[in-house]
Amino acid sequence: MEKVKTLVEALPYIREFHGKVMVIKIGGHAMVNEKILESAVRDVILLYFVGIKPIVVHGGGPEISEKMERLGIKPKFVDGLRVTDEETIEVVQMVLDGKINSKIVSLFIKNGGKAVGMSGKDGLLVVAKKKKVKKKIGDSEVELDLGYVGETEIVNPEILKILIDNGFIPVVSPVAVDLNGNIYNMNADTVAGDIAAALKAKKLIILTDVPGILRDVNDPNSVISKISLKELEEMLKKGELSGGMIPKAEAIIKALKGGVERGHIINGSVEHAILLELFTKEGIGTMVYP
Ligand SMILES: Nc1ncnc2c1ncn2[C@@H]1O[C@H](COP(=O)(O)OP(=O)(O)O)[C@@H](O)[C@H]1O
Ligand SMILES: CC(=O)N[C@@H](CCC(=O)OP(=O)(O)O)C(=O)O
Repeated sequence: MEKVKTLVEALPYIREFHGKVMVIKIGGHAMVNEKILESAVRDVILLYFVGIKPIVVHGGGPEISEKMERLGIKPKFVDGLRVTDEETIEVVQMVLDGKINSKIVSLFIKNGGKAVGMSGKDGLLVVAKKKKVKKKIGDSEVELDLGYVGETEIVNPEILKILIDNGFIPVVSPVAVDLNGNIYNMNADTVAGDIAAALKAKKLIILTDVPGILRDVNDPNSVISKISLKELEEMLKKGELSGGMIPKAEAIIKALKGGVERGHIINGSVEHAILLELFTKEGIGTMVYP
């Protein structure tokens, strides 16, 4: 009975979302095991079959670190961004494009979804420039060199439009390029937010390993189910978000300012997390509204 109720509840949402673009970011922590990843892939396929146009952007930070350690390279981060030297950018491409992107595309195909794997390089989707990071040390501000870490210069969404308008599901890795052909490692939340803004998507949905934005990071029951853009900006300013939650909040803020209607942060390890968030009144994670 409960299931029937949920289905009936879903109908108005299905109507509202028909034909709309949604960008779904699957984080490295939300794909720790294949079953969880496959469940997210199935949810995305269901969105596709009810007429939504999904675009997947994936991360894979934990797998990059694991591979680096196996190769004897110690991962280093500054403000959640991986310091990426020449050796590291090779590992990043190997893991993100060679392994994870390919894995996600095969899971789509196995479950009946017409996915196309690509990176931010393809079709000049994400043109990047070297990211400048300034840090206060004592009284002075120093510029840090993170190597091949990029920030978005411009997003050219044409390639994505061609794919989604012809019935394909794009699966994008956060590897970008500059006009000299240099390759950059980008934060996947940032790439998802910038793509969502470029397409003025209906929603940006970020799957991670916590139930949403938590009032108290140590209390999984303190999830904030709805928050305004302004309140989120204040939380960020006050330092109430840390680590990997910072780029997520920043990506949602930028996306909403760029015309995206809603941002969502949800726990990717809950079965059918995407469907529960989109097609039920209460949702399960955090929804950010303008
Ligand atoms: N206020 C907060 N609410 C929820 N998570 C937070 C908060 N502040 C910091 N975090 C941290 O952000 C992490 C999610 O980011 P991250 O580990 O980078 O995930 P992903 O691999 O999915 O991108 C959480 O595991 C949590 O430790
Ligand atoms: C510059 C930078 O830090 N890039 C990230 C790219 C992967 C990513 O963002 O993965 P998650 O979404 O799983 O965190 C990295 O190297 O880990």
